[in-house]
Formats: sequence, structure tokens, C-alpha cells
Amino acid sequence: MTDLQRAARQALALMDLTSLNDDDTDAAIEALCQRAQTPVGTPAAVCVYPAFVVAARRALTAYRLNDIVKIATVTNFPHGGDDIMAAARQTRAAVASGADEVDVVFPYRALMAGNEAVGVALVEACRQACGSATLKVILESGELAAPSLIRRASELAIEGGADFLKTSTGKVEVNATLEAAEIMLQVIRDSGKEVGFKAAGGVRTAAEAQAYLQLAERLMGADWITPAHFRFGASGLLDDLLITLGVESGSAVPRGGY
Ligand SMILES: O=C[C@H](O)COP(=O)(O)O
Repeated sequence: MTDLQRAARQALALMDLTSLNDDDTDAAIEALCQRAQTPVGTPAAVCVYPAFVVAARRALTAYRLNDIVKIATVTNFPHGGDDIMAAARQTRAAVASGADEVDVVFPYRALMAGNEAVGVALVEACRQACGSATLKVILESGELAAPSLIRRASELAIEGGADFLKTSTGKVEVNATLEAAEIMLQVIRDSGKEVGFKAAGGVRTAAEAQAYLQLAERLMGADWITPAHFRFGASGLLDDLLITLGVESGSAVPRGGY
């Protein structure tokens, strides 16, 4: 196995296999969950809109993946408004519908306008609304752009109780970058807290995933890189991982698990 194939295999296990399309349907989400069954392992989670959490749970159960693959969803998405109560309500409702993980968008425009307090308060409210579910906070690093703002948003999200820092929604011009990832990982490392990192938005190839894994290993150490600490949020990465691993795309394991 080559280094790239090892990275591809690792990236698959760390993936939040994502479908966040305006035209998503139950059938599309069922197909997404079926794709989670591959001959070379399963992703850590599927990530779908709140309206499709129940469909994802039904499909993962049918494919006997319910105890293996988590269900993530998104709130305050994609615009990252500063309505704290709305974000908390959406988060509470998502968990009530069965989501294991919630990716909430940080009110990054408020921070860009100089308001730090609303970000901490929104994360704290979503933290409470999440209960025992995992809370990932999407900083929208491509819109923050300035390293100082990415660093500050990371610090504020951790202060509010984030379990993960996530780069992007995937819905803006600049999404995941290695530069933003390095800043976020440095803040996580320096915080001394159990906080994970999720690269999301535009990660399409095994080579790109490998670069993020190499960065995380350099900053955090190889043992840190587990699904409890590292994720890829990706809708278009799985195919290249399978090709890299010599698996024909679409060669899912027959229905009923494996
Ligand atoms: O994690 C959420 C992102 O929307 C995934 O972005 P992508 O569709 O560019 O892979």
C-alpha cells in the first residue's frame, strides 16, 4: 500500500459523507447512506440537512450501519446569522429528530463587525441545546479571511464549548484551506482542550486529504488523528478515495450490511 493509499483509507474513516443540496430528497439521502457501505470501510458520519435526519436514520438502520455511522446535520446554515435563539431552537430540534452531531455556523459576520460576544453566546446556547450530541462550529474561515479573525473565531468557539472547529459551509467562494487549518489546529493545540478539527468544503482528492492529514500529524501528532478529533466534511471526495484504493466506484457492499 502506498502512502497515498494509506491516507485515502484513513480519510474514508474520518469522513462526514455529505449531501447538503437544495434539491435533496429522501431517495437521495438513502442513496448517500448506501454509498457509506464500501468494500474498504465506512465514513464516520453522514451529514445531511435537518429535514433528512429521519430518512438517514431509517436508511442507516436498513443497511445495518446505525451503530457504525453517525448522523450529522447543520444549523444556522449556511449564513451564520446572529439570532441566538433561532440557532438554539434549530439545534435542539435537530437533536430531537435524532442527529448525533450538529454543525452550527458561527456568526462570523458579527465578529467581522467587531462583535465577539454574540459568537460565544450563540455557541454556548447551541452547546446547551445539543445535550450529549457533538457540537461542531463552522467558522467560515474563507469569509473571515484574516488570520487574526480565524484565530479569534477559533478561540471564541472553543470558549463557547465547541467539540470541533470546522472550516467552512462549502457554500462560499473560499472554503477549506491549509492555511486556515493550520491556524485552527494551532488554537486547538494551544487551548489544551479536547477539541477536534473538521476540514470541509472543496476537499475533492486523496492527495488534498493527505495534505490535511500531514498537517494535523505535524501539529498534533499521529495518535490524535481519529474520528473523535478529525473529520473531512465532503460531498465529492469519496470517489477519488475509492479510485485511489483500487475500488470500482459504486461497488457497494450488497444491501444488508457487510
Ligand atoms: O461539510 C460540508 C460541506 O458542505 C462539504 O463541502 P463540499 O460539498 O465542497 O465537499
